[in-house]
Amino acid sequence: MLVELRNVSKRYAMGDIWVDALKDITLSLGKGEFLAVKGPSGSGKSTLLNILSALDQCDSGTVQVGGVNIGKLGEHKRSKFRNRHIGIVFQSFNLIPVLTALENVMYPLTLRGVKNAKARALQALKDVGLEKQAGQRPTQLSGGQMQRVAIARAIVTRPDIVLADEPTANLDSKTSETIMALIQKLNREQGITFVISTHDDYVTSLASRVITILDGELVSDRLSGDVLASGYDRSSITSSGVEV
Ligand SMILES: Nc1ncnc2c1ncn2[C@@H]1O[C@H](COP(=O)(O)OP(=O)(O)OP(=O)(O)O)[C@@H](O)[C@H]1O
Repeated sequence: MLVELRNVSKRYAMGDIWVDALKDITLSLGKGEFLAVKGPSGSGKSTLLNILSALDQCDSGTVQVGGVNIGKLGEHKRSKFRNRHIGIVFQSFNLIPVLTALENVMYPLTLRGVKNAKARALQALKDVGLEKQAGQRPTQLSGGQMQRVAIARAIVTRPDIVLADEPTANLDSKTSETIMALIQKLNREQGITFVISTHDDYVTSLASRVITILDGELVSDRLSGDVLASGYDRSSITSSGVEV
């Protein structure tokens, strides 16, 4: 399994009160899955993604990504792990305004000292259909184009997994559909593993698997029909409340 969460819990202090953001989550994820994480506002979706991306640490339980126990890593190793293994797509794109689209995509490779960074970044821009916009700065791009650059930046390092926290929240519905079609294509054609948190039923309709979180608890875990039809290994689902 690419990702293994065992009995993961996370609490936050809100003044005198403790909020259980995640309660005893057990979840496995295989390579090549396209997982949507659904749930109302405040249910714990971002907390789950932050823990998976090693941006945050759980209070109890274990989190393994690619066989590495990321909960045990110190700050420096966690950030190195993120750069090597995780691609992140943000709701607000988070592009560097003074850099061109190409330079934004090259950035994580430059951090690693990769030699053929430019060629790889150009290929990633091509993969998202933006090779013609390589020289443009984020202010010269539409919201959908900015998110495509952000996706190119997330995949250019060939990460084990791409995590996207509500990637379509700041886009109109037509642009959201284009972005989701692109994510689905990258998942199907390049086998890139995606985990996407969302409120949007359209996003969940494209995912191969949907989990629902309610008040920090995993309340449902289901596979989409066509994935079941293609003989997907159901034994990868180990969470409670399985609803296939
Ligand atoms: N840094 C923090 N400090 C205190 N409480 C937090 C923090 N981050 C999250 N929480 C709380 O943890 C719970 C889960 O929050 P989380 O952001 O994971 O939910 P979410 O499902 O992603 O919500 P949304 O859909 O609105 O983004 C909420 O009650 C939230 O207020």
